[in-house]
Amino acid sequence: MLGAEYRLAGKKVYVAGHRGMVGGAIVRRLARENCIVQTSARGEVDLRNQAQVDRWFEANRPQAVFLAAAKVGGIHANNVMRAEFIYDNLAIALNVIHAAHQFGTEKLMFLGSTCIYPKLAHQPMDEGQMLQGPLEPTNEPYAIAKIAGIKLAESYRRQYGRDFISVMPTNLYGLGDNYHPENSHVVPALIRRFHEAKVSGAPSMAVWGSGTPRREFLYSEDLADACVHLMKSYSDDGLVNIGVGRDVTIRELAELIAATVGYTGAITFDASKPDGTPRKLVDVTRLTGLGWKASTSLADGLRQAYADFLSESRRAA
Ligand SMILES: NC(=O)C1=CN([C@@H]2O[C@H](COP(=O)(O)OP(=O)(O)OC[C@H]3O[C@@H](n4cnc5c(N)ncnc54)[C@H](OP(=O)(O)O)[C@@H]3O)[C@@H](O)[C@H]2O)C=CC1
Ligand SMILES: C[C@H]1O[C@H](OP(=O)(O)OP(=O)(O)OC[C@H]2O[C@@H](n3cnc4c(=O)[nH]c(N)nc43)[C@H](O)[C@@H]2O)[C@@H](O)[C@@H](O)C1=O
Repeated sequence: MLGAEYRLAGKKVYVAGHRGMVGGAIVRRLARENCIVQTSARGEVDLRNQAQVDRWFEANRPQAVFLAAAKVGGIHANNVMRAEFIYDNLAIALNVIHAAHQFGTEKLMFLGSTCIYPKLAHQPMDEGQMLQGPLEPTNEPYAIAKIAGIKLAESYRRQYGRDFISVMPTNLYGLGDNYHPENSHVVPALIRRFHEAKVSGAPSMAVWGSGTPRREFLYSEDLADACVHLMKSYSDDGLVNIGVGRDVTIRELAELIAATVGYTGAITFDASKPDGTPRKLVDVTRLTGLGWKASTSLADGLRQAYADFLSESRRAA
């Protein structure tokens, strides 16, 4: 539902997870909102620790909260660190949402993920498909924690009248992404591995899985813009998908990333690695109706992400 514009100007706005890809993009986007941005370093506030979270909220009393902090990773990380993914993400959602209620936060946005939808959901996936079928096994713990976060926000709205909303971003990539060789998502992983293959002159580079799954990719800076737009304009207990409305196969993505990086060797596929969900394209009808559309093409976004990877690598060298 389109709510009366929630004004961010002059407000104390807490971005939980500000050092991450999404949190960093939201902080950059908030520079245009004339608000007071608050952040907390993990060293001072471990969001899994309720007492630390309560102490921080009592001292800082944010009026608006973007909950972008989470334990996040790709298909391999989710599949092998199952206990960490469910524990950390349940704890973070529970502590931050409850503290926001206790200390009078006016508006909170919880960031979920499209892995909350059934493995074989009807495509494109509309918001009504949550809990309508079995989840994808490789990221089920993470998905359960995200669904719990959604239900927390919805329940605090229904019982206490809190203006807490939940958004479901599709697969993301962009500035400040996680380039860990095993634990990252597909886009940063392939940027890093095709770059390394180009530098080393490797004759071929193996992409995980069959190459046939389809994924939708939204650029991080676009996502941040969508989050700020919805924080100001959306107020209801239904989910809002955030996506671009079109997808590619992993094979097409790999070919695009190889071209972007300038890798000219052979691209092979490693069937010993999991494919995960066969397709995850979100229905963006509700988002479009709320007045927002993505603007960065995959080709342009990949060029910017690769440039960011190169500058990060130079800084780290
Ligand atoms: N990346 C993607 O493809 C997608 C992401 N999302 C969602 O977007 C949000 C952000 O994801 P993304 O930016 O990619 O993730 P990142 O891993 O880049 O950032 C996560 C942030 O959360 C912080 N964090 C994690 N655990 C704790 C903790 N215990 N205490 C304090 N801070 C903590 C991290 O802090 P530190 O840097 O100190 O570790 C980091 O700043 C998440 O909710 C994720 O589920 C949704 C769909 C797709
Ligand atoms: C956002 C979403 O992200 C995760 O779901 P996912 O989309 O399946 O994750 P992914 O990006 O890691 O993989 C997408 C596809 O890409 C293939 N693939 C090829 N080569 C590499 C590769 O080198 N690394 C990775 N990670 N994947 C590769 C991989 O085999 C798979 O078929 C959830 O865990 C969860 O975090 C979530 O909600």
